[in-house]
Amino acid sequence: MERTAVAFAPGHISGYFQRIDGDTPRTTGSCGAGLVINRGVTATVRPADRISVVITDHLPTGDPLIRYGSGLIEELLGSFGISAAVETVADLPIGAGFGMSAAAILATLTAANAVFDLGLTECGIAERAHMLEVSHNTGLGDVAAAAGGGLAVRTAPGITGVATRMFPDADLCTVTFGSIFTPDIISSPEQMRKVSAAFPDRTPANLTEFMQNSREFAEASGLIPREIRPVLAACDDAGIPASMTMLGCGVFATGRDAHEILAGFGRAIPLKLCPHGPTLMEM
Ligand SMILES: Nc1ncnc2c1ncn2[C@@H]1O[C@H](COP(=O)(O)OP(=O)(O)OP(=O)(O)O)[C@@H](O)[C@H]1O
Ligand SMILES: CC(C)(CO)[C@@H](O)C(=O)[O-]
Repeated sequence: MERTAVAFAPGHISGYFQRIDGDTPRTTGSCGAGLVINRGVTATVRPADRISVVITDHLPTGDPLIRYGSGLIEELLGSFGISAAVETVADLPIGAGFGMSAAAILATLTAANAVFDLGLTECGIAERAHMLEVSHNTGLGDVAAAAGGGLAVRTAPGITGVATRMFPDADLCTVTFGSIFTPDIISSPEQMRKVSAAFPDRTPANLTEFMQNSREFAEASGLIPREIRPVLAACDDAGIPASMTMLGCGVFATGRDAHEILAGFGRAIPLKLCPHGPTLMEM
C-alpha cells in the first residue's frame, strides 16, 4: 500500500532577535526569544512521480488562499533525491511573522522521513530545516525555537542555541495586517546593525520580561510599521503587554483581555504556547 504521512509543526512568533553570522548556514542564525505557538503547518506527504507542492495559506481575514509551488520545499525534497506530492496547510498567514516557513520545512521533513525511511533523528530534521531557512533568508532562529516548544530563549545561533524553554499557561493573541518580506530585512547590513544595537541586554526570566524586552527592542529597532501603532497604543492604554510580530505587520499580546482589544482592529486570533515541536499525526 502506498505510504502517506501527516505531520504538524508549530509556528513561532519572534519577539526580538540579533543575526549571528557563522562560517556556514549550520552555524549562522540568531540570538533572541520568541513564542512557539499552537498554530502552525500541517504537511501531508505521499510518494509521486514528480514533486508537487500545494499550499493552503490564509489571508489576514482568515479566508483561505491556495498557492502552488514552494522553492523551499522543492529544494528540500530534491536534496534527498525524493519525489513526493506535498500538501501543506498554514494555519496563519505566510510571510507575516509567524514562522510558517520554518514550520513548513519541519512538518514536511518529519512526514517525508516517515514515508521514505530517511533515518533522520529529530535533531537531524531540525538541522536540515535550519540550514535551508538560513540559506534562503526566510528565517534565522525560527527552526531552533519551533524544534521544541514554549517560550524559547536563544543565546547562540543554530539549533543547539536554545538556552531555556519556559511553559507558562498564558493567553496569547495576535492580529495581523499582512506580511513583511523577511529576506529584505535579514539580508540588509544596515537593518541588522540597527537590530543589533536594539538587542536587549537582559535575558528574560519569565513571560513578563520577555514582553518588555520585545517591545523595547521593537521600538529601538525602527522596524515598527506605522499601521500597527494604533494597536500598540490601544494595548498600552489598556495595560496589555504587546509588541510587533517579528517580521510581520502585526501585533501579539498577552493576557485574558488582549483578544477584546485586538479585535477592535481586525481578526484577533487566540493562541497558546505549543508544548512540543514537530510531531507525526495519526492517520
Ligand atoms: N505552508 C507552507 N508550505 C510550503 N512552503 C511554505 C509555507 N509557508 C512558507 N513557505 C515557504 O516560505 C516562504 C516564505 O517565507 P517567509 O519567511 O516569508 O514566511 P514566514 O516564515 O511565514 O515569515 P517570518 O519568517 O517572518 O516568520 C514562501 O515563499 C514559501 O516558499
Ligand atoms: C529573523 C526572524 C525574526 C524571522 O522570523 C526569526 O527567524 C528570528 O527571530 O531569528
